[in-house]
Amino acid sequence: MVVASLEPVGVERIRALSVPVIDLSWRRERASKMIVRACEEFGFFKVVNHGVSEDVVSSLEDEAMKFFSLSAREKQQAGPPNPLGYGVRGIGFTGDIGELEYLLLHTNPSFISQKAHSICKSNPSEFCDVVEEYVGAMKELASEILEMVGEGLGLGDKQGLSKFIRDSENDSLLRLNHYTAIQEDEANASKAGSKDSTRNARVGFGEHSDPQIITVLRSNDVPGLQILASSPEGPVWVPVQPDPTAFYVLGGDLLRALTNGRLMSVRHRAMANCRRSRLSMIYFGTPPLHARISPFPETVTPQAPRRYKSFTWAEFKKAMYSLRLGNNRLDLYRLR
Ligand SMILES: C=C1C[C@]23C[C@@]1(O)CC[C@H]2[C@@]12CC[C@H](O)[C@@](C)(C(=O)O1)[C@H]2[C@@H]3C(=O)O
Ligand SMILES: O=C(O)CCC(=O)C(=O)O
Ligand SMILES: [Fe+2]
Repeated sequence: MVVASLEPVGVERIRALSVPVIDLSWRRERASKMIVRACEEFGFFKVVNHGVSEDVVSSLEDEAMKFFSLSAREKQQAGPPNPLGYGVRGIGFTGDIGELEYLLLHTNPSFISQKAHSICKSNPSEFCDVVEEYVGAMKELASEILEMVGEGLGLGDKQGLSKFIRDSENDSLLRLNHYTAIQEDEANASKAGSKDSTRNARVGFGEHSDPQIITVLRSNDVPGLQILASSPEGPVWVPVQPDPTAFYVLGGDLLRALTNGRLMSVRHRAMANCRRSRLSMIYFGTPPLHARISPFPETVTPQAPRRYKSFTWAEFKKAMYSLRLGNNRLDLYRLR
């Protein structure tokens, strides 16, 4: 189980741990069971043989790098983040700072086509096509995984989870994070400063859980992502080996609430210590604003009594923007 309530300070030990790998070419029943097991234990797993075309991925990576290579003045035209748009260092509205720049986009085609004019002046319609293709592939992959979760949990309505993000009014997001390479002298100074390399490490995106139902993350081959996992000696940060051919799936707070706490929302962070720049492309599968989040009846039993009040995504989203990145938002809805 991933420990979610610990303060980020004091959790600096780094551990190697084998991350669960789900091969989507396995027999469906087996894959569904393994997905549920990974979500219960870690709220995190890697997906291979996912069927997403390399072209779709590399086209978005190219567009992202084209954008991040523009001058600061050109990039600022797609900002400031409100919270959508281009941002540098500032995350959210409550003072969180990260060592990164990013583009946060709604996946709604009309938002993308409007924003494309400030992101890719030379060819906005190509940018729209590339983003829409990637988002379409992520929506398909995330929905398929959620259907398998529904099957693995034995829900009466197997599409009960996936239909939230298949809904035409879904509030899903796409985030492109760019962590610039650290300079040679910075790297050497940090190495010389301490025997414990994690102490001086530069945090790119601080510890948090994702608020949505499901996150699908892909990065280039530069390390940085870490998940917080429990161990007999307490919580440990586990570095995730980058694999540009795979996707990493993270359970979000809504998945946790919908399953009455049975499936985890994994706490994670991204470090920015590399001599090469890191690019991550992240899809957040999100329900419509009006969607009501209550636990599936199958997950509430005398042994597992109800843990959270019900709420709408709109209410949760409003609360989350009033909180810091690292706060535990679900605590607001916990039944005592
Ligand atoms: C500080 C914040 C940034 C964030 C909204 C929040 O108030 C708390 C959650 C943050 C997060 C983490 C996951 C995603 O990157 C994100 C887009 C999201 O939905 O919740 C960010 C928010 C953001 O950067 O706007
Ligand atoms: O960039 C990454 O690898 C992780 C960032 C992240 O967790 C997020 O944007 O929510
Ligand atoms: Fe995240």
